[in-house]
Amino acid sequence: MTIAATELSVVQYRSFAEYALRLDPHVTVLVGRNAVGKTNLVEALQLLTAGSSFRKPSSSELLRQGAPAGRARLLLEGEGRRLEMGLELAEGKRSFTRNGKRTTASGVRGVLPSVLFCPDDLDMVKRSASARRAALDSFGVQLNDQYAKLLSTYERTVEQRNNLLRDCPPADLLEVWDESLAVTGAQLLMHRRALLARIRGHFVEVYRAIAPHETPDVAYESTLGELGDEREAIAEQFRRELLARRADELRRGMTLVGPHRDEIAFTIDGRAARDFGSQGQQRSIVLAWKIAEVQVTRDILGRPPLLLLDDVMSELDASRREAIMGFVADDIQTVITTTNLGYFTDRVLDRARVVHVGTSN
Ligand SMILES: Nc1ncnc2c1ncn2[C@@H]1O[C@H](COP(=O)(O)OP(=O)(O)OP(=O)(O)O)[C@@H](O)[C@H]1O
Repeated sequence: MTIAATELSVVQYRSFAEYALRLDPHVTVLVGRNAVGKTNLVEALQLLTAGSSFRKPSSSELLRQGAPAGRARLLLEGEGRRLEMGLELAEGKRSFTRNGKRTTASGVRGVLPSVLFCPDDLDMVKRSASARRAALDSFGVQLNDQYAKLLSTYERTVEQRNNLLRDCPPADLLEVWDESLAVTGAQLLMHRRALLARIRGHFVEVYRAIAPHETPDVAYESTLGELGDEREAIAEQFRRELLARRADELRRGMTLVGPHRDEIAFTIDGRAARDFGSQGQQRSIVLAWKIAEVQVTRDILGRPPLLLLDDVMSELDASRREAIMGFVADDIQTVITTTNLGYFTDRVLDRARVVHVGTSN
């Protein structure tokens, strides 16, 4: 059996004093009224598979109010392996564990990546470019440790270079930072473009299955202009752009070009979805993107990720609900939260493990 999440347990975590949840290898539906803690459980699943969560919680937010210490643990089983990923919360700090040994976020992610789809994602198309970059990066980080390292080095370099720009630095010092920005940035761009190219094929196919008469696309638009194919050529382009903007950057005290300012642009029939897409089209884009993430995980790792659908059923119309449930095939382990089982067909409910959160499970 492919690796799957089998049991989540939490102690003094968020709204729970203690809670344990057995997960179905296929579909688990967490049903319960508002504020009963369903998203808290999804957040724990995401933290223990991706090493980070969409809510970007601090340790004190994760710890149950008033408790001195807490934890969350997730058992992963399959392919002859049994791994326990853990999150310990105490004294304002959090730390990850893997089979009881202390590790970092990178130690828990990657074994079973997760794809989360939640209401916050639904306006990804019309939000600022940083939301779309974050969508691509948070996915890439789970699939490739090198991507994670490059991203964090690049972000640190931008921050430090920005501090320097505000200090009227000597030209030779700035050149050192430009060089490291150009080299790391070019590597990051190679990773981003390769990942987006993988996503794009699936994205277009899934979107067209939802809306056969529309032609969607997604493209990477770099602030460096049209990018070359070679890493060194991109680094050279980056150096040139930095030089050209130096006066402007010194005046404004910030790095104005590079992957941290790039755009991931969606189009439908050649028109920018951000400006011209209807709300329904924008939602189809996000749905297709999420399903594409599942497919790309399968392409790269040879097995699907854990799919987390948090409260999206109520946000989607019947045809999009059908599209997503039709896609949740037998081999995709899925956890879905809802306040209302009426959104699911009998066919889905007959095969799912339904857990009533807020009552005994
Ligand atoms: N650190 C914490 N300590 C105690 N309670 C907390 C903590 N963090 C969050 N909560 C509580 O958890 C509840 C929210 O849980 P959650 O967002 O998981 O609900 P939900 O079941 O997903 O609801 P909805 O259906 O409305 O999305 C709130 O009542 C909030 O006060």
